[in-house]
Amino acid sequence: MVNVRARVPFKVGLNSDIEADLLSFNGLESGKEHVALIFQDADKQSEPPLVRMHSECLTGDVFHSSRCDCGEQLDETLNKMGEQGGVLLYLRQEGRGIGLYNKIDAYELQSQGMNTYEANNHLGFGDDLRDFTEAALMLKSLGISDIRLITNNPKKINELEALGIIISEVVGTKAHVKDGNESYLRTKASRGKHRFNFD
Ligand SMILES: Nc1nc2c(ncn2[C@@H]2O[C@H](COP(=O)(O)OP(=O)(O)OP(=O)(O)O)[C@@H](O)[C@H]2O)c(=O)[nH]1
Ligand SMILES: [Zn+2]
Repeated sequence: MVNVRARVPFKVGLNSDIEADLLSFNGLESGKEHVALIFQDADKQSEPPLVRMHSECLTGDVFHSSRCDCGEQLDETLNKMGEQGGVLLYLRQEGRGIGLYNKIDAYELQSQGMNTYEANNHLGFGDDLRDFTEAALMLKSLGISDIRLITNNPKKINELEALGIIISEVVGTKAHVKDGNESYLRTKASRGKHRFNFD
C-alpha cells in the first residue's frame, strides 16, 4: 500500500515565484525515493490534471549538461504547471533505469560513435529499463486516474494506460535542441519513436 506522507509548500524554479507542494511517499516496493510536486492543488480539482513523469537525470536536471534535454524539459514543466497547475512525479530512474555510473559508461561509448541505445545494448542493458508501475501507484494514491500527460514518448503513454490510468490528452514538450544534443534527440525520434517537432 502506497501512502502519501508529508506535504510541504515551497517555491520552485529559477528566479520565479512558482508555488508547489512537495510530497513524499512510503510503501514503494523499490525503496526508491520518488517524490511528487503538486501545483495549485491539482489533485483536488475536478478536471484531469497535467501530469509529467520526469525521470531523474542528474547531469541534465542539475548541471544542464549539453548532452540531453532533461533540464530544459524540467524547466518547461515547472513553468507550465506554475501557470496551469499539475502534478510532477520526479522518478529516481537515472539513465533510463541503468543508474548514473552505467550512464557515464554509456556516454563514453557514445563519444566513440555509438548512439544512446547502442551504448546501452553494448553494456548488456535493454533500450530502456524504466517501469512506471510505481508512478501509476503514486497517482492512484493521490486519487488521480484521469490525466493530461506531458511527454513525447509513446512508451510512457502505453505503459500508463496498461496500468489503468486514463490519458485524456498528450501534451508534447518542445524540442530543446542545443549544441551537443541534436543527435541524441534525433535518435529518440527515430529509434524511440518520440514525437518531436523539430521546426
Ligand atoms: N542510458 C542513458 N540514459 C540517458 C542518456 N541520456 C539521458 N538519459 C536518461 O534518460 C532519461 C530521460 O529519458 P528520455 O528518453 O530523454 O525522455 P523520456 O522521459 O523517455 O521522454 P519524454 O517524456 O518525452 O521526456 C533520464 O533518466 C536520463 O538520465 C543516455 O545517453 N543513456
Ligand atoms: Zn538528461
